[in-house]
Amino acid sequence: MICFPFLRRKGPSLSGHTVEIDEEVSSIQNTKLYTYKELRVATQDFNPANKVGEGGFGSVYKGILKDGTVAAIKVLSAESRQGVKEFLTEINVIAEIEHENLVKLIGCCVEGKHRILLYGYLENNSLAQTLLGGSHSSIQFSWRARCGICIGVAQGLAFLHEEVQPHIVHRDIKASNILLNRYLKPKISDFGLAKLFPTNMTHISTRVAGTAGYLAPEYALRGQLTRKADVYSFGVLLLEIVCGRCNTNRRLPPEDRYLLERVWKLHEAGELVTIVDSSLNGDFDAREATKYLKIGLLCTQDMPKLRPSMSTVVKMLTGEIDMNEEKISRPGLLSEFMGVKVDLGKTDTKDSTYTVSSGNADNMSSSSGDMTTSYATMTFNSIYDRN
Ligand SMILES: Nc1ncnc2c1ncn2[C@@H]1O[C@H](COP(=O)(O)OP(=O)(O)OP(=O)(O)O)[C@@H](O)[C@H]1O
Repeated sequence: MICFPFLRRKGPSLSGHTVEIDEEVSSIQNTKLYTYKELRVATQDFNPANKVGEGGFGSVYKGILKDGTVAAIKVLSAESRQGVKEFLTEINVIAEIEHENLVKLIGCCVEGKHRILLYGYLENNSLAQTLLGGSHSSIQFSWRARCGICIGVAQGLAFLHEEVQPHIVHRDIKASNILLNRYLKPKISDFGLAKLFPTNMTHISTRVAGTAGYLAPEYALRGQLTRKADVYSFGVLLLEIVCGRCNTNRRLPPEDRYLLERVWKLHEAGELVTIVDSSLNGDFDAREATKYLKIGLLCTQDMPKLRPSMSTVVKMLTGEIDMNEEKISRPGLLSEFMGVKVDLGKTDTKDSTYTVSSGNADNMSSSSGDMTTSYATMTFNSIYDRN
């Protein structure tokens, strides 16, 4: 079991937000600090040729460190104040945990305005850019590779949910946050939204932040965050991996647009196997693929307590326990709720993010790139875990 201290949270400061954050930055002790100069050398002065990606909060470069380690170097854009908070969360959450299915934090750079995170470099990009990225990728995802990816992500989440103390809810499980190494082993990344979760609390009421299509309804609508919100997101991801398509594709006819709805209808019709990715050309184990789709449906059930824990999901995926007998109830579909502003975004390949306002005067929205997230003050509710 791994334990680490809470991210310190401070009350409002008269001298303002930035001072508060600077104090916290200067307290970073649990990870290796790099100088800006070292990173300029590693990336050939942040040469655009070494840029490997762009996220909501800045650019990611490939760099070679002095000791030969290849790193992904994530540079937070200077304007992004919320990004600095997430930078601190990320360091506090992952600096002291290590698991083969989580990205490894190598260190960070905090110098003047610069806020930079360094991770182990992963050669095969994210699932969003490869498996779900259309014709842009040359990687062929065999059925076995897909099973390995589903099991690896489930193991990483089970570790965060059940082995780390306090538990960690990732809050943003999605295809673009699953990176792949050269052997297609998956690594969960992006802990900027993660919440540390005291063991005696059932849920945290929090401002909703996450990505459209992956958000559990109870979290999106009421801000109730439990580990089961991650289980829901994992279920959506699992369906995407088996079906080889994004959870939302507005180019498709209305009845096909929303993957979870489609899978549920096919389940009711007893025709689940027909939605398995056609690019596999039938080269898959039909019984196993049907089982995986059913596990995806179990994870996305409307009632959080009916969703399995991630360690149970791992056992079902690996065949250690049987799930055929389980009764699957209908999925929680956010689109069915009235009065909730659901913006499914501009494009199909880049996920967009829900803005769900609770009417709290405390709420403020912040935009970065094409991402809009709603934030609220975190409050804890002491109710014992029934989930
Ligand atoms: N450890 C890494 N190894 C290799 N490439 C990486 C690594 N981390 C990130 N990248 C690349 O950089 C891109 C941007 O990553 P980042 O985590 O900043 O944003 P994102 O998760 O894609 O988007 P957002 O932060 O807006 O949700 C990734 O899609 C990937 O292509």
